[in-house]
Amino acid sequence: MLLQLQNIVKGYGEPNTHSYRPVLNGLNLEVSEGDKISIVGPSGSGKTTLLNLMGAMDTPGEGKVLFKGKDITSYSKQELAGFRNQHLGFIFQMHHLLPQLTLFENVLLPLLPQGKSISREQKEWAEYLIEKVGITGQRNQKPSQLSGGECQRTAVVRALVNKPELLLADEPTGALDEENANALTDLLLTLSAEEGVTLITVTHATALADCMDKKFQLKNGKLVDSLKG
Ligand SMILES: Nc1ncnc2c1ncn2[C@@H]1O[C@H](COP(=O)(O)OP(=O)(O)OP(=O)(O)O)[C@@H](O)[C@H]1O
Repeated sequence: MLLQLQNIVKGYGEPNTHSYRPVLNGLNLEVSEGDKISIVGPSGSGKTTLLNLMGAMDTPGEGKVLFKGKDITSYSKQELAGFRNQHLGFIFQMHHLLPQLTLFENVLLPLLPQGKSISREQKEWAEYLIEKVGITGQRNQKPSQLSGGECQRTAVVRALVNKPELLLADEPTGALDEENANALTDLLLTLSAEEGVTLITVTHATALADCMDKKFQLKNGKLVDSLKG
């Protein structure tokens, strides 16, 4: 099992006070290697909160998050940063590319915190992915000189550049028109299948959600199986 969420409780504000707002309430999820999972739910149901927990960017009030059987909720901040860097890739609705860097420099960013200089193999891998998603001609351009679809494809490459085992995507097609959204969906599915990456995506987009093997709905702080279609 790659990822297990066990009895997760998460809310915001001071527990047992007026200000406390429960969001996740005894949530469970088991993710096997190679799974492609979508999580849907209305605005405010807790999708981003859940993704932040799965991405080791936040900790639950109660419950455990196990990655390959290890409880990451007990990790220190520094350990969590190292864990994210080593095992996870992220794609967001807004691609968060750094405006002052070129496409190629943006793509290499996740490799920098590893303390060593970027190897030739790593650069070649980045070049390969850039070519694969069809943005080689734009590699020296800055984000302001790229289209929305090109920025999102850059974000996909950046998310895969450190060969993550788990790719977490938060509304990755949300800012794109239908044609670009479909192209990005195909790309995500192809690349994650080719690289054997487990994919979890949170989305309002039913087209994207329906392409996944498993579809869950976030309801009353828990995940329920959601039938396709
Ligand atoms: N840092 C925070 N402090 C207080 N409340 C928060 C915080 N983050 C989220 N919330 C609240 O928790 C609830 C769930 O938020 P979350 O962003 O996880 O929902 P979502 O399903 O991702 O929504 P959307 O689809 O609109 O992005 C919301 O009611 C939100 O107001």
